[in-house]
Amino acid sequence: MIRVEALTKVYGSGPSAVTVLDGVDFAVERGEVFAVVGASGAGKSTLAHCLNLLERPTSGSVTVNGVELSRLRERDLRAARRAIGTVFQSSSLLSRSTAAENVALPLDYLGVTPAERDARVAELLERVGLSHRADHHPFQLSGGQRQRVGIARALALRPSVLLADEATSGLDPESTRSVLSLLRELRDDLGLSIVLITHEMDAVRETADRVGHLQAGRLVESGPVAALLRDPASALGRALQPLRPHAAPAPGERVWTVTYASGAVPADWLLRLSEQLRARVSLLGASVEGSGGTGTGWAVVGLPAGAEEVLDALAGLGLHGAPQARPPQQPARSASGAAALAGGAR
Ligand SMILES: Nc1ncnc2c1ncn2[C@@H]1O[C@H](COP(=O)(O)OP(=O)(O)OP(=O)(O)O)[C@@H](O)[C@H]1O
Repeated sequence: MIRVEALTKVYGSGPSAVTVLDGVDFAVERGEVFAVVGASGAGKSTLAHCLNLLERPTSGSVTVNGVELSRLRERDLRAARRAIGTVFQSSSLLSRSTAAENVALPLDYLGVTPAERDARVAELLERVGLSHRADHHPFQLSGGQRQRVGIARALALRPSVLLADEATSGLDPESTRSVLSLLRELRDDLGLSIVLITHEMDAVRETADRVGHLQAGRLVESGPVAALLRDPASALGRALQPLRPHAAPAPGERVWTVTYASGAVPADWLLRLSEQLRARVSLLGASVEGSGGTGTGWAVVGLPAGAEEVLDALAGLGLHGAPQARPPQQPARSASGAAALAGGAR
């Protein structure tokens, strides 16, 4: 398991000091995926670098299986760091080496015998479903396959923690699914503690057991994904709601994304909203889930452009609303999550 306590990172000193991580605490148990989400600049990359000690934290601790990495001297740190395997956004494979040679790299550094190394590489490539690609170079592999080779390489030294830093960013949906399903398998089969650093809400919903929201270097909200999704008061839960493509608005309408902000949203809120605004309200798309008499979810509605009192009317009904900035034809997938994280609490 990995435990992070009061982790703080300050760059520079004096008046130009920048506090990028500010007292971050979390723990990831064996066989658990913990996701860290946050808007651009929230401190995700810095956190990743502090976790595998590529950067020394200014204060606080990172403890893996009872060993406090942040206290070790450089020489001891190198060995202890093997407990954490890292997969980066672009798998950073050596372009002139084959998949097998890339996976073998950490083993070569460690000086294992060629026979041992070859056996381990074969086992790892099989684990990630790429035995048949062992002799291929990175340019002959898809983005998802390259990431899976990167994961095999990260596992070479049998780490107990896997740090996936934006490991699916830039991948197409199918490759993303294959990488995420591999991460779940590794969690379940090897009991890895996985830290998934991402800005992709779909990845979190599909893969993580728990999630934390990093905002300006602080973990402002965290909890089990399933519980957050069902908590109407949770800003992170609302940001995690899947937002699917919706119908186009009528001419003269402005598109609003509406999310449940309280457990007491009346079932006939559309009708009431229309009455309060004295205007037609178009329902363009919705996904609502009820549980124990309360609902959570989202709706996309078309409202007359220029309606001033929309926010107040929505708030009075226990809803949160935000006008959509993008053209309505564009798919709305994940946009609410990203916007919510950028804007903080919704
Ligand atoms: N070496 C540094 N010196 C000063 N400030 C830094 C340094 N490295 C990062 N920062 C600042 O720390 C903040 C967080 O950066 P970081 O790259 O960790 O964010 P992020 O959440 O990973 O963003 P993104 O999603 O855009 O990659 C930013 O404001 C950045 O400018």
